Amino acid sequence: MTSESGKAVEVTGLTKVYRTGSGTRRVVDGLHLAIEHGQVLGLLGVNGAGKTTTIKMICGLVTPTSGELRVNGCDVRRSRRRAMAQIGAVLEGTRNIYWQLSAWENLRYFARLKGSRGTAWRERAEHLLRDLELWERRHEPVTRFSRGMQQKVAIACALIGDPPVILLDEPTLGLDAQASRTVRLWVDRLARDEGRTVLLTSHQLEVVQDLCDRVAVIHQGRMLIDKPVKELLALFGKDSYEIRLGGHLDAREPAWRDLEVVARDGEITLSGEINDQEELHELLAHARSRSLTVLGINRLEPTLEEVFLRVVQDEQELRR
Ligand SMILES: Nc1ncnc2c1ncn2[C@@H]1O[C@H](COP(=O)(O)OP(=O)(O)OP(=O)(O)O)[C@@H](O)[C@H]1O
Repeated sequence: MTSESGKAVEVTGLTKVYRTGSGTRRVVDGLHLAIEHGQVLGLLGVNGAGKTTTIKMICGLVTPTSGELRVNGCDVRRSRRRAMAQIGAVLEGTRNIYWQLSAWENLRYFARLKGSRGTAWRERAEHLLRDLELWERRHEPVTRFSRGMQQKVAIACALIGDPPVILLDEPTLGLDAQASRTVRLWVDRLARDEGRTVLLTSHQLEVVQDLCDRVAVIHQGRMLIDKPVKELLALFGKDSYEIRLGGHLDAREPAWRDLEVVARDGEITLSGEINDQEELHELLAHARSRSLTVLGINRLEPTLEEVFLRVVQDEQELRR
């Protein structure tokens, strides 16, 4: 099912103000966000930025102070049940599943909760459990499962109703490398092969860089930047290079500008920022004049982590 506007998730002017002992706290502040069908969006922000509150509002667990929320065209505030049927969510720090129940019983419970009648859910439950390598242990209480296995059950429960939109708050937190990889492969498949829309938060930025088409960074409840990952990396791409040279350095050689120099086994690696092509050509000419052979030149891409830190630091400096 697709919405008239063609968006899977639409958030307009979303605001949440909590009452605290001493007054009020505005934790989400006029947020706008639109996610296309089949897109994987990473919602980033430092601790307390308002990510979980935003996700909880989208899945109807926290009532917004103001603003509009639509999931697949359904108004979350006015048609809550219909909107909820569009969403599968795994929330961080919350018991998403019942620990005394088995994986199978959890899936049956959530299937019923999502409105599945009869036995149609069974086939899907079996498929999910087999896929997540939990089938053999489906009748054990999940309290006996490892953290990673419990997370997999939570994800299976979020998917049992076959929702087109999936919200994942820190899906790989606390998982070992293998479980994290399984969850990542799954999220990738849900979007690429099954056309589902995924909104996820994570402090593990390599996970975000790996999975997301787009990234939205929020700070103190406000949107700082919302761009496709590639554009974001290019926008903040410094002209950093790694140049490999063959030969030996002369001990009297003055410093190579501000570049880092590592010399080992007859190979020299220079790395750092080079402002423009002219500077790069000068440097290469200089190397050749010292009888050094140019073995390779790589332009270094910034990581999402570097870009994220820069966006947040720039904002903090502006507010000072
Ligand atoms: N029920 C509440 N009453 C008052 N303040 C709250 C409540 N729930 C959350 N907050 C505050 O809202 C702010 C945003 O919290 P939220 O959990 O949304 O942040 P987050 O970006 O998900 O952070 P983290 O990365 O640490 O999980 C925090 O300052 C938090 O203390």
